[in-house]
Amino acid sequence: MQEEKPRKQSPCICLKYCLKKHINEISALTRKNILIFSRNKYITFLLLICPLFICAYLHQIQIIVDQYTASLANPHPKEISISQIPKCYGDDCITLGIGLTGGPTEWTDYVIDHIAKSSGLKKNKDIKVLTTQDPLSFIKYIKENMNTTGAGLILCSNYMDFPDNNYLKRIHCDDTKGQVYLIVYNFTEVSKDIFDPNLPNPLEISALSVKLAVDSAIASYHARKKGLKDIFFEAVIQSYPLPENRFLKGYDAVSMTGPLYFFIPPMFVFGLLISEIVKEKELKLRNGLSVIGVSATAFWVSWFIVAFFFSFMTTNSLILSGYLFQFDLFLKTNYLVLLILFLTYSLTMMILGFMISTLINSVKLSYTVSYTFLLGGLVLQNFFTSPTLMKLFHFEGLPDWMYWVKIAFSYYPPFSFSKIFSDIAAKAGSLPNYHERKWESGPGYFWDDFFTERSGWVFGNRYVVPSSFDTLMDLLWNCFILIVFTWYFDHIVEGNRGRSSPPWFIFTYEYWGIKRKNPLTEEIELRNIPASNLVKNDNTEITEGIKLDKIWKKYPRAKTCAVKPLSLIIEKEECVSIIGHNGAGKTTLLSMLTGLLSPSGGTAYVSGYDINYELGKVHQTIGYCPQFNILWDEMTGTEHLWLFAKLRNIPLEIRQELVDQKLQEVNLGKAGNKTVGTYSGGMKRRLSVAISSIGNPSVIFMDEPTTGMDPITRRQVWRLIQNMKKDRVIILTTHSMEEAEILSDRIVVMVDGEIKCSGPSLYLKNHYGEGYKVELIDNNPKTLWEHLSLIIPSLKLVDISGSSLFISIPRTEPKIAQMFFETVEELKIQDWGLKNSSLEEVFMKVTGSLRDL
Ligand SMILES: Nc1ncnc2c1ncn2[C@@H]1O[C@H](COP(=O)(O)OP(=O)(O)OP(=O)(O)O)[C@@H](O)[C@H]1O
Repeated sequence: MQEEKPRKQSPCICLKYCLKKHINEISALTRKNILIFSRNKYITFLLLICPLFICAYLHQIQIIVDQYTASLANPHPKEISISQIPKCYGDDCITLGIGLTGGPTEWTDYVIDHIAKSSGLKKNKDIKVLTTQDPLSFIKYIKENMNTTGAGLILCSNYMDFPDNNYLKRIHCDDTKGQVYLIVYNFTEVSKDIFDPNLPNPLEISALSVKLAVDSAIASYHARKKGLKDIFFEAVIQSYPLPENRFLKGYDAVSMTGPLYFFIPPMFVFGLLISEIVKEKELKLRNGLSVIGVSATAFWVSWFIVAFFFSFMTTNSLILSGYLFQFDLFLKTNYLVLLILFLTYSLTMMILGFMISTLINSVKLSYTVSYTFLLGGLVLQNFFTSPTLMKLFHFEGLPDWMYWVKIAFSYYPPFSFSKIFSDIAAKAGSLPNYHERKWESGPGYFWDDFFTERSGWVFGNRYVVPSSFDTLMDLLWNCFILIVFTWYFDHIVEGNRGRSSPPWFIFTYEYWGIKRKNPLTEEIELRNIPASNLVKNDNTEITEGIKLDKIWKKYPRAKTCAVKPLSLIIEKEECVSIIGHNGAGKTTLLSMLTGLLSPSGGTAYVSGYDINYELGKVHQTIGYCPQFNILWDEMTGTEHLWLFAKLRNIPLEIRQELVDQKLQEVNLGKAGNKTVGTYSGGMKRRLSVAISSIGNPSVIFMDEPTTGMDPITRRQVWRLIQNMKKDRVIILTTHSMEEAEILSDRIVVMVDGEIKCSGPSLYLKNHYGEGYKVELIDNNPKTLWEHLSLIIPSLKLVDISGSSLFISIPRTEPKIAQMFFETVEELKIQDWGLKNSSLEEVFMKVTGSLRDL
């Protein structure tokens, strides 16, 4: 059913075939990726809704800043009377403490009385003389009696030191010439919010009212002396009207903090991508795809398409959210410019994600990497968000180290994103003008701005910021470099695409598909391989079966070879079982034949194609059921079969019929529409077997296909494998002797990487078994054995227990068997039974000399 590629074609047909194959693979894998994402509904929803949350958050910040700015304005300040000293409330609190330098005099007594009268204070309680010495003694009193005095007033009747040009000038007080006094008040900073933010500091009001009271008292004292009436001053203070805070008015939250928050949605796509791609690697799903010939190009392009789709959706969700919240920066910028900026940034992050995913093999590590990028990125974004810092990077005459830092940052996509964003913010948003100490709102960002440099002065230095177009080119260049790195690491890092290549792979013959004699093979030839390894030495080219040609494998850092040089021919329609103890090298051999591992030396031909040079063609002809299941938990059984049928190029008209047939064959008809995550281990195994036979491959490899199946299902799968044997080669590894015996035409026993024996089950039993086993039942088995061994000395005793006697008859001498049966007839033995050697016995014998099983 599968579309077979002719062996010899013109380049034109080949190109057409390759293109068709790639398009087919890309569309199948893209569908698979979309299915996986669509089944993770919550994550997908969060991804699309995240920009809306971010815009709502920025909108809220803007509202808070605007409200705060407005609250600072006070167009009609209150009038506050300072005619009375505000009373100090609290036990033992003195409203006005008096210090008299040199003791009381006539005028000081008058002033104290007048203040008490004008402010309604009780003498010796609210207004009280505290010291009568120099001013320092008053200050000492205040220090020692904290929070007990509202304000202090030192009246000079002796002398006082006053500051004069940084020196203290001593003034000798003479009340006939004028009065000298000093107001002492609490200057502790008081948060205005505690009281009324629009009122002057209440402690300053207290000092002013003391001053007015003292002045009023002194004026009254002098008026009294001239025979005039008492004088009481009245005064009111009022602050200037306060405008809205000049430095906050016009603050644009989007322009100032946009790069910090808009950096997040692409980071989500980035993290999600890394974890999904690495998951496919960790679960060996990607390996499974490579084995059936899915190209790395199709793999990456399919992920690119899905990631592009999500990036496009999140980008549009972000722009629409910006419009919804009426952000100036969005409204005054061309939609296409915004789309180009956000999408290019998102795509660069996506390709960075691709590159990182080629370097790591565990999902746990992928989470750590994503979080590190997000958190580390947020810290860096705090710097890159500052438009001033972005200008600093473009100062003329930048020191060398700054220049190199800028170059290094230009390879970090969020840096270029922040730069273009600040370009847009400068034109379409509002940015601070530090010279004029105000915010400047731009006219809008137009296409011309995209290609125009910006220049200006900051801190006396000239800056020239390159155009947004230039920075966009930097981002695209970044993309290109990341793609090259992704391609390179995908080749050389183990676990990415099955076989890894050496770092210099581009200079190897294999990379360019040039065939040459492998020097390692030559080396092995020179070492004279033991004849036992050459199971069937046939030099004829086979085009339909498999030919192992001295193939061997040694893992790096391993002491011995996992597979020692093997030569073997498996012909068309042959089913071969490879049995061997754990670690015998079965999986390693299958991995080499399927292209998941490269041989250390030698080669093998699968359907006539050399696995070293024509792996692509090998993959076209094989089916594989590995030890691990190539299954995605999020997809149903039907979707899996559909996917592999499409990858195998099964025509659409018969695809559904084939899928249904395969489901029936492995007894999964009812579970076909359930996601594989809900399947049992046996169900997954059956699905894997069904998948391996899709597309009519001429060779099928099965690594322990019936592991984890119950006896009934196992027999069903055996029937399925029996049916599959027609017209194709099947190689299976198994630990079940029964399975090997039932299914295979030939059994190969592997021990420590070597083929110890090979042949049909009967041949092995005859050749390696101990001969026929006879169980004789007699009342006296011991005597019977003595009698028999006397007549036929070549008989071997296996066991005597109770009334049964076990004897082995060598198969090499048919006459002995005949003699034995004649003797048994003569002796009239009660009962007896005959059986052949078992495969298990052969296995034990072949491997038992080497290890305890
Ligand atoms: N990636 C690896 N690196 C190093 N050594 C390995 C690696 N994979 C397998 N080996 C070693 O190679 C040898 C053959 O292993 P392999 O998995 O091929 O055996 P197997 O016959 O398939 O075993 P099982 O029946 O348990 O699946 C073992 O000694 C194993 O420890």
